[in-house]
Amino acid sequence: MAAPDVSPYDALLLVSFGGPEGPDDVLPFLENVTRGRGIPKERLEEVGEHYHLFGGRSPINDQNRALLAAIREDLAGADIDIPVYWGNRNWDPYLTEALQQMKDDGVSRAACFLTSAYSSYSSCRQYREDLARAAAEVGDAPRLDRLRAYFNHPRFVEPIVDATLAALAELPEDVRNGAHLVFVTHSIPTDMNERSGPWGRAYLGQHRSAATVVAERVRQEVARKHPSRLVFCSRSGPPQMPWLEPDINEYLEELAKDGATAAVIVPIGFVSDHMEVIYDLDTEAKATADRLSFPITRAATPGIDPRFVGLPRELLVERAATERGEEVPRVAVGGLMAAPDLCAAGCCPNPRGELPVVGGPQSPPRLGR
Ligand SMILES: CC1=C(CCC(=O)O)c2cc3nc(cc4[nH]c(cc5[nH]c(cc1n2)c(C)c5CCC(=O)O)c(CCC(=O)O)c4C)C(CCC(=O)O)=C3C
Ligand SMILES: [Fe+2]
Repeated sequence: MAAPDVSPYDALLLVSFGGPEGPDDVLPFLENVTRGRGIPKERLEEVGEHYHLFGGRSPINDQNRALLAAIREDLAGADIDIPVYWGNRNWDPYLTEALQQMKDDGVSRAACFLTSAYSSYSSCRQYREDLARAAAEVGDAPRLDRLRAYFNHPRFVEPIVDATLAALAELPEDVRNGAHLVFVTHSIPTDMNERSGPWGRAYLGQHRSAATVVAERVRQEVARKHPSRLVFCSRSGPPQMPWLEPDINEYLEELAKDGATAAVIVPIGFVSDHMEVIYDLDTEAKATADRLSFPITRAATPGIDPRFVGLPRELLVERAATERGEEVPRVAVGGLMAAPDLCAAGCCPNPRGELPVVGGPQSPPRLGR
């Protein structure tokens, strides 16, 4: 078979959050993340402690190194000969370094794959702003296109289905049949959810859709319906500001009190086992469950599952064909359509005011006075 055509692209850029790699990195990393965000100092100190519990090192960069290597192998296996770069928003290697390298290498147009599957300011537009800022800093940077949000792509969903089945199987047999599926994602301020996506509430809607698909696929596989619900972790910000609830720890209390036998925690909001997963879920929520003598297991994140590793390739090939003016199927599972290639102007707005972005138009100037 002929190699898939990826023109007009001559590079792929893996875009991630970044994380500290040693104790001295923790504070500067947290300062990068929270600059101008109004996060209380106590919260920062507390989050710093989470990192210090793990030697000041987040697993996220190593996971991205593994993903990067796997993507390169996957592309080579498909005879697609383009370089793959990696840049982070908040830690080394920064987006600016990646873009500078791409510019030096003569890249003209790159497709950007984000390690974030859903729409909201924090999970989408902020990445687009940071890409635009890095490109402006580098100057004459390659043209950047952002690959579509993939919360409903089977290459994201299917690994989660298998991971959920595996985590169910890990539960003791006598509690397995009554187990609840507890889908977890990063909490965000309720206002941010209200204004996410072109019509609002996309963050919640997309998570509900993905969770429904996974729960339904699990039901097919085990021929039994496990009750399920979407809950949240990693709340920050001032206490008087409303964020999405319930928190996973409160929900585990509720489940145990209501006589559920066990739960499988499914971190549907995350693509790899980074700090939110290993601290907020595997450490904190696990301690809550242990205190309640409530059995839980945790489903793996997509990580470097070969299906997920092939996702950037599939989105790149799809987008390249679209850019060449060809009709291509836009694969999606569940009740929502495939996300658009370009975000609408004004979708997932920055609460502190609009900044330049890649991957979609700026808001039009206001009419009238
Ligand atoms: C939706 C969402 C995702 C999922 C989508 C995606 O993956 O992007 C995500 C991922 C991540 N968040 C991460 C780390 C942090 N997020 C923070 C703060 C915040 N996150 C928010 C939202 C999200 N965050 C929000 C609304 C805030 C409040 C401040 C603000 O409005 O910006 C803070 C500050 C301290 C605190 O407040 O907790 C830290 C340290 C890491 C790295 C982990 C590692 O090091 O392994 C990752 C992957
Ligand atoms: Fe975060």
